[in-house]
Amino acid sequence: MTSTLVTGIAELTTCRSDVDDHVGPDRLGLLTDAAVVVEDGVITWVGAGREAPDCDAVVDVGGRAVVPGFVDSHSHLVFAGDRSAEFAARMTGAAYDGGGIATTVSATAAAGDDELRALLAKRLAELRSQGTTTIEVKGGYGLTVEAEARLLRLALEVTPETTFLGAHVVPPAYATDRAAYLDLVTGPMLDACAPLARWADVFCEPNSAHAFDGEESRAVLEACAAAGLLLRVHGNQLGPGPGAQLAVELGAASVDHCTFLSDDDVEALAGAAGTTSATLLPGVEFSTRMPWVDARRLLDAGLDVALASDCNPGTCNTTSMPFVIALAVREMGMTPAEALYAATAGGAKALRRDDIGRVEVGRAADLTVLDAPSYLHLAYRPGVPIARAFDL
Ligand SMILES: N=CN[C@@H](CCC(=O)O)C(=O)O
Ligand SMILES: [Zn+2]
Repeated sequence: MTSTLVTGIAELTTCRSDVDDHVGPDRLGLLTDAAVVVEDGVITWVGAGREAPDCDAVVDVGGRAVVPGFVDSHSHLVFAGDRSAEFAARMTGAAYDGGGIATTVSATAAAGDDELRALLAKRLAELRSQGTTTIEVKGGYGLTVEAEARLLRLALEVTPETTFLGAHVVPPAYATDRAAYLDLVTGPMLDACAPLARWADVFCEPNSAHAFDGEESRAVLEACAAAGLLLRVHGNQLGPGPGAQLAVELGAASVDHCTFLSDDDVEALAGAAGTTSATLLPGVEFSTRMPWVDARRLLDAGLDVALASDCNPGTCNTTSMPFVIALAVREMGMTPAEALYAATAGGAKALRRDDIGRVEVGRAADLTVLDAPSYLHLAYRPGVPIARAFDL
């Protein structure tokens, strides 16, 4: 077994798991002048550089900061086509209602497997070059049995965190018979997709004619859970709705977006801390001109908060977690420490993964190096490509 010493770390963010400090300064578990030992992709030692053991190989990062690789727990990475005109229209006042998803469904259907693979590979290289080491990938741009299974097969080639999202929107052909589409999703589509997915998700949004109301969402989620899938929910994105409380009731790992949460929703999510995270997607607010989420309110109430990109062609076409962190700090009231924690350990929790998201002995050696002396630069130098996943 070859051991590699990563040394010269000016500041190491560990996100140590032994600190039960929800919003305080200790949460990041910062070490200065630190080193990490990696063997076979696993962290075997963390500590002060001067105390580091001898190793077979040495990598000196030259006084840079190192953080846990970002865990991006929400993306729609398998798609073809372009909706930049829809984005431009929103910047001059048009509202987002999910109707544009049909455009991406058509463009994706027209793309062959190799074309989708190439698009996926390009996006993966892009996100890794910005520090992301784990990505969740949803289907949802197929909406037929074969097409949803195809998207999940392609997603599974690049990540174990795949999510069945047949209930993304009701396809136009089923607009007058929504029940028939729900039968398809909870029947043959689920049968074909369950072996290809770890998770199931639904766009629970009574404020959109294209998405699913509370009862429809419940039917989908219950069928998926019965098929052995773990649950996550798109909820409370376009207005108040039942998504957050449904996620809590059904023990989902996360409700994502959370743009419009009532006090009751926040209370329910606070009571579900440890089980159901609130995943915030500030890039969506940026690209849709929806109101910024008050993350301070959620953190102070004791919620488990994660940050993710939601990379998709409609509401947020970015793979950049540093951009997401910068927005969360500037516009959502998170401290730089809280935002980094939410983008690493918070994302891992939202994916129910205890092997990633922190720099601790026994965890995967998913490290991200910053071309900067401190993690503070993630928000302090927005738009500057300082983060990259470390190849060890
Ligand atoms: N809201 C639902 N799904 C995506 C957007 C999909 C699209 O518009 O293409 C989201 O998370 O925002
Ligand atoms: Zn999404």
